[in-house]
Amino acid sequence: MSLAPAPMPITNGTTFYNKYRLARPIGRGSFGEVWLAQDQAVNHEYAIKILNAGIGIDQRLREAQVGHAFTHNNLVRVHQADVATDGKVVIAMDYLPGGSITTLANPAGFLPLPIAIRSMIDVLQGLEHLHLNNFFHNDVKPQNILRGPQGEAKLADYGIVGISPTGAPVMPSSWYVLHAAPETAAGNGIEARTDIFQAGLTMFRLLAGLGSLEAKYNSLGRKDYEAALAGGSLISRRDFPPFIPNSVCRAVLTAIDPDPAKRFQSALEMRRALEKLSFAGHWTVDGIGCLVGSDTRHIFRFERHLAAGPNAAFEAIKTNKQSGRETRVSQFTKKGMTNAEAGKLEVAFLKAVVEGKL
Ligand SMILES: Nc1ncnc2c1ncn2[C@@H]1O[C@H](COP(=O)(O)OP(=O)(O)OP(=O)(O)O)[C@@H](O)[C@H]1O
Repeated sequence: MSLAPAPMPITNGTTFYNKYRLARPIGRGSFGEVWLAQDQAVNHEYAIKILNAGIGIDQRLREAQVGHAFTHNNLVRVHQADVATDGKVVIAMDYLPGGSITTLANPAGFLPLPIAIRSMIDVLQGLEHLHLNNFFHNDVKPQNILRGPQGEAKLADYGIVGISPTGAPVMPSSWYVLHAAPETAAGNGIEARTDIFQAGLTMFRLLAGLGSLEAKYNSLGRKDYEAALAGGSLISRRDFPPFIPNSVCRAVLTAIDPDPAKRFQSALEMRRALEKLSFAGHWTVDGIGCLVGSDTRHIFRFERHLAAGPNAAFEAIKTNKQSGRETRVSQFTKKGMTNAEAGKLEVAFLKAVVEGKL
């Protein structure tokens, strides 16, 4: 007969520490699962992360210690942690009903430009606070950005944070291969500028599609993927949708420069650069896969008619949000063009909406 304690059942109604009663699962990561729980003592909802045995208790508790050490509006706060009788580590943290910002992606998998920029500015504020204390997050990615009650972004998941006594690079316990900076992949550890690199790749995914990097990884394989990141050739202007302004692409490409000395040198510097970016409009994709533009006053859409020879056409339409009145945008509506010319007109229209040039 085994004398090992019976594993705690992870199910509705299981109660930890005599007070956190599990209500329903809300997420799953590589090291465990996350549940919504009710603290029955003070009648408050918490997110409970249950980390399975497999990695050491100390390392799992470290995640809780980091999350407990800081109080910042852009960092998810850990309130309590303990080791259950069967060795599971159970962490109680702020519950964010909005979940991760990945839920804001449209059917094409990307987020509207203003939300992407705003979220990254928030994340960089959280990173500034961690870096100030010589903590390197090391797992900046869309799933780890949660939505606060006012729509603010909060960085979560301190499972592989690096702590440096002096601010010098440290070796992490592990890293997320898709977002590993070249120096990390080369075995030289993590530092503030590796978080900047990860923030750049995160922003790229928010703008170009959450699955965009994974697609590259799957087609290239790990070795060539890492070589392309190290050579600065993995992502270029062409990988961004055409309606993303050049200034935004430049900010991302600066953050992911293979040479740490050429990146933004701090979260503050990157945040300041993003704060200068402001645009009149943006594009998203509706439920049937069509691009839909928007600014404060209008909704924009277009139709492109492909045809052989010089018979292609492009029609741009705007609808006034208040009156519902629909009109053609005459400077972007044209017949009797080649398909290539119609394509160029489409890109010009997409950019004009974002830049407020209509
Ligand atoms: N405090 C929270 N409030 C609300 N939802 C949360 C909270 N923490 C995590 N979640 C949800 O649970 C999911 C899993 O989180 P978790 O940190 O375990 O894993 P992950 O970051 O997605 O993956 P990995 O552990 O592999 O890095 C998140 O993506 C999010 O949707």
